[in-house]
Amino acid sequence: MSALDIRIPLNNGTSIPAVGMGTVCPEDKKGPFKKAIVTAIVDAGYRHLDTAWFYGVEEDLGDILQELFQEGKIKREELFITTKCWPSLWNNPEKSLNDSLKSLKLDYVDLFLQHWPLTFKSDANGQPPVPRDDNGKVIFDDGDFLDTYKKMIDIYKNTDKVKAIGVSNYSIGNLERLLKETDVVPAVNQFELHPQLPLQDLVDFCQDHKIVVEAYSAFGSGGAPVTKLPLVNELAKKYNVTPADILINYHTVSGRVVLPRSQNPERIKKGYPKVPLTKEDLENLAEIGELKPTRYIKEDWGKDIGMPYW
Ligand SMILES: NC(=O)C1=CN([C@@H]2O[C@H](COP(=O)(O)OP(=O)(O)OC[C@H]3O[C@@H](n4cnc5c(N)ncnc54)[C@H](O)[C@@H]3O)[C@@H](O)[C@H]2O)C=CC1
Ligand SMILES: O=C1O[C@H](CO)[C@@H](O)[C@@H]1O
Repeated sequence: MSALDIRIPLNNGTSIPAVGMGTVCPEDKKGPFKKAIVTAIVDAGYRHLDTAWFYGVEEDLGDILQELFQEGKIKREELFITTKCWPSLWNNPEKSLNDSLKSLKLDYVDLFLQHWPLTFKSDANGQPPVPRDDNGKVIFDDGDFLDTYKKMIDIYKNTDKVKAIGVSNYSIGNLERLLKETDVVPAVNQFELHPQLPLQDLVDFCQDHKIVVEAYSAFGSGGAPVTKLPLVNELAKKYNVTPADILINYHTVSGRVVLPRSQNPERIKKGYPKVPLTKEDLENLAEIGELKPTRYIKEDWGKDIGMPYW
């Protein structure tokens, strides 16, 4: 049994595959990108891709998907595709979405996220994506980050371009504001989550409000430091699986989505088996981060958004 087959219900009546392929692609990995995506969809059975306007891969992804559709390897409706509105286009999520759809060569995405609860002062094309002053400090705009989500609600209600909307990197405080001031509960909140950063209060808040939690950087991002933790390796031995399998199941057995990234076709092909982690295993894993919280994605623009342990 594969964790890739698990689906989680969303609050809009649809469902999302619990494991999605992350598509952040470092410059030196642009070569293997196509093979990685094709292997994920055709050989491993991934049905969920997590991408974003900011990643700079949507044009390539669109070409790859077109080829797979035309070859009859997969149908559009079998895939769940997420894209995101970057803060440099905070004032015009419609442009962000239209740019993404054009690059992806799609009529709709299954999920459209506000990437960060932030507003950057960029031009009408969202350039530069991260504006900085002469001292290297990010230049924020005067606007209210919630206006982006309000405009996304208009897109959701009045077009067929998105099946669901949601947020990313939202703290409890930001979610409380959103729930008070708008009438569409986000389908998901995507944030960094793994045994070194269990964020139980935020997870509970989301689950109490029927917001599906999506875990990013589940391996700790570049170099996969979380796969090297002693307990993760002990559990891998106990269940005769890999450390990465333990980290994927840490989320899926708890009803969360997880978005692993790999450019290695052999690893991708292997997929992730279901592992019957016990309540005690999960508690022991989370204890690592409760004792010593460690965040790996610490972008300077995110330090004031109210997320703990920045
Ligand atoms: N909403 C947001 O702000 C963010 C979203 N994301 C999403 O989450 C995805 C995943 O997060 P990332 O930070 O990219 O990285 P990640 O935590 O998935 O780790 C990637 C690293 O793990 C290694 N790896 C992959 N499979 C492995 C295995 N089986 N064993 C050992 N090492 C392995 C890779 O070589 C790479 O170095 C992104 O691609 C993106 O889609 C990531 C960061 C921020
Ligand atoms: O999604 C994202 O990916 C990059 C880094 O991996 C991060 O800045 C952004 O939120």
